[in-house]
Amino acid sequence: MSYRSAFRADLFAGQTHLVTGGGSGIGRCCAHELAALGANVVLIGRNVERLEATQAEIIEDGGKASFYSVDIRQEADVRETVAKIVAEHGRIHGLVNNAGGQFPAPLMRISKNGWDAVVNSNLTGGFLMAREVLNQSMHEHGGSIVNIIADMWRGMPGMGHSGAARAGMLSFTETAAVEWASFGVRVNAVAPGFIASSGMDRYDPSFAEFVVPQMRGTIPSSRMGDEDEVSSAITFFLSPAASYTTGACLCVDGGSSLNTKLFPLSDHARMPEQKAFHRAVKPQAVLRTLKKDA
Ligand SMILES: CCCCCCC/C=C/C(=O)SCCNC(=O)CCNC(=O)[C@H](O)C(C)(C)COP(=O)(O)OP(=O)(O)OC[C@H]1O[C@@H](n2cnc3c(N)ncnc32)[C@H](O)[C@@H]1OP(=O)(O)O
Ligand SMILES: NC(=O)C1=CN([C@@H]2O[C@H](COP(=O)(O)OP(=O)(O)OC[C@H]3O[C@@H](n4cnc5c(N)ncnc54)[C@H](OP(=O)(O)O)[C@@H]3O)[C@@H](O)[C@H]2O)C=CC1
Repeated sequence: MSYRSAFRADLFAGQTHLVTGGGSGIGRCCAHELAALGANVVLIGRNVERLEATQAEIIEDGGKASFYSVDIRQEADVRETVAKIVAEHGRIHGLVNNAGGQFPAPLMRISKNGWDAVVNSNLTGGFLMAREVLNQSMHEHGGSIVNIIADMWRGMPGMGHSGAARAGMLSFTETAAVEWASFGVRVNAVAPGFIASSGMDRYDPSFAEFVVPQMRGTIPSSRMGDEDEVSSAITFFLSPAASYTTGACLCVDGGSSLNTKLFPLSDHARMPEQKAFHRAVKPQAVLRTLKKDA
């Protein structure tokens, strides 16, 4: 097996894990990792060539994989696909709700269809997958669901449709964690920051030219993340190492969601010394301002 996971090699032996968007990028990487850990991996996506290619890579590596070409926004197709998987594998242990995407656009230029396409991909599709997996398998045996969201904290300017959908997915994660805990089902989320995945190739090159220089000054780790750094967070949530963790969200973002706009990273070297700052703002003056505001 060529994928070198940080986890134990037989962690998921005999288990069945579904990865939506498993034909490319983060989903493909995760499918490789789960297969390397012994899982039967079921890939879900729309593009058959990509799914076939990932399946072939996994099998060549000695792993087990199958695929279904499905649009996760189509309720009847999702229901039917999950039924086929349960019929073939008997039980679903894990679901990675990773399929999704968006197009960069300011809110004022997003059409109703554009909004719906993105919200249905990143919120409704994930809900449909999770509900069917729960109703058709996990409610009987338990399991683990991991929803991939995004760095949408305090809004997602330039991708507002996706931000709204991902924030919804986080709320869905928390509700499902509570409602499904009694079935032995854990539901968690992973929020990637700026990841150098093959998915980035799907944007016009002008997007990278515009965004990458701006990103540099906002990621404390000073680099983009890699697909395997997201995959290992997903694997953690699927594994027994997270057996008492549900409704949680793990940010895999090099600290970008913590970055404060008050002191942008590039300005740290030029920050005024603390002493000078205190001299400039007298405590009495601060108190007066606070009282006035109250
Ligand atoms: C702001 C900086 C943040 C940086 C952090 C980066 C965070 C995220 C990174 C990633 O997610 S990486 C890559 C993930 N993969 C993708 O994003 C896939 C690329 N996108 C798509 O495949 C599609 O856009 C979609 C979102 C899946 C929609 O595809 P679908 O086939 O359902 O839609 P269409 O039928 O083509 O169109 C429906 C509707 O949407 C409008 N639309 C589609 N693309 C664009 C566009 N580029 N610009 C404007 N509008 C678009 C399309 O015109 C249709 O609307 P109407 O014309 O009918 O009104
Ligand atoms: N890379 C990054 O920086 C970040 C990525 N993310 C999110 O992580 C996830 C993986 O992204 P990444 O690997 O980078 O990008 P990719 O574009 O490579 O992955 C998205 C996958 O989702 C599948 N997909 C999209 N829509 C549907 C649908 N309606 N039904 C079924 N499958 C669908 C695509 O397959 P197909 O086209 O064949 O259907 C594709 O395999 C996405 O949700 C992405 O938005 C979040 C934050 C940052």
